[in-house]
Amino acid sequence: MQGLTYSFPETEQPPVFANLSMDIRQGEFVSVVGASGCGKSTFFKTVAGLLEPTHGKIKLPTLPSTASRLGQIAYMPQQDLLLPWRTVLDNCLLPWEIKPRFSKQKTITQIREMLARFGLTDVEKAYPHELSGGMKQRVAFLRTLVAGGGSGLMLLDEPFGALDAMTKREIHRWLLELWGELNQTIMLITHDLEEALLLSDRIYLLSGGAHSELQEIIVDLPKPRHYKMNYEPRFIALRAELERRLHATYTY
Ligand SMILES: Nc1ncnc2c1ncn2[C@@H]1O[C@H](COP(=O)(O)OP(=O)(O)OP(=O)(O)O)[C@@H](O)[C@H]1O
Repeated sequence: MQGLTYSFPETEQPPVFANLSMDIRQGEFVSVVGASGCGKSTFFKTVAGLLEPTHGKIKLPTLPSTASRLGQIAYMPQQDLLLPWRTVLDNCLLPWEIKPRFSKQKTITQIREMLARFGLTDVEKAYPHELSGGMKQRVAFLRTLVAGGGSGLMLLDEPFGALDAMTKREIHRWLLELWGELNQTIMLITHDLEEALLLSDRIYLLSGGAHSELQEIIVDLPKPRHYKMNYEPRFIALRAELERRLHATYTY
C-alpha cells in the first residue's frame, strides 16, 4: 500500500487518514491498533475495495493493479453476522451461492473438511442460536475463508472483541494451532494489546487525520506462541512499549 489517503466525500472533515504506506509479506500476521475513531475500519474497507482510496495505490501480487479488489479479499467484521435461519453448513455455503467457484458438491466436501479441522463437525446441522460465542466466531471465520476470494489475504476487523476472556483464550489457542495450515496472510484490527502481541509478526499503530502516522512494532517473540508467554519479561516489555506509544496518540 502506497500513499493511501481516504476522505469521506461530501464532508468538510479532514481525511480519515493520509499518506499511509505499508508492505505485508505473504503469510504474515499483522495487527493494526489505534485509538477509537482513528480510522482502522475505514482503512480495512479501503483495502477490501469497499471504499476507493482518495489517493494512493494498493497492490496485490495475485491481482492486476487495474482490477477491482472487491470480492477478492476475505473480510470478517466484528459481529459474526451468521444468518439465524440457516444451519452452520448452509451459512458456510452462502459465499458459494453468491459467487460459485466450484461445483456445489465439491464446495460442501471442502466445507466439511474444514468443519472437522475447526472442531465443528457435530454442529453442522445446528442453528447459530444453539452455538456458544466462540463456536459462532469459528463458523464466521470458516465462512470468511470460504468467501476467500483467492488473494490469500484475510482482513479481520476486531472479530474477537465481544468474546469473554476465557472464550477468547480458547479461540486464540485454536488460531495459533491452525495458523500454519491456513496458508493465509492475516491483518487484524484489535483493541486488545495482548491479543496483538500473542498473534502477530508485526503490529502497526495507527494515528489518523491529515498528519497520519503508522508506527511499526516488530514482535520478536519466539514461535510457537502460547499463553504463558504473557508472563515472560520480553512479552511484558513489548506490552509496556505498545501501551506507552498508544497512550501518546490519544488526545483526551
Ligand atoms: N460513512 C461515514 N461518513 C463520514 N464519516 C465517517 C463515516 N464512517 C466513519 N466515519 C468517521 O471516520 C472516522 C474513522 O472511523 P473508523 O470507524 O474507521 O474508526 P476506527 O478506528 O475503526 O474506530 P473504532 O476503534 O472505534 O472502531 C471517525 O471519525 C468516524 O466518525
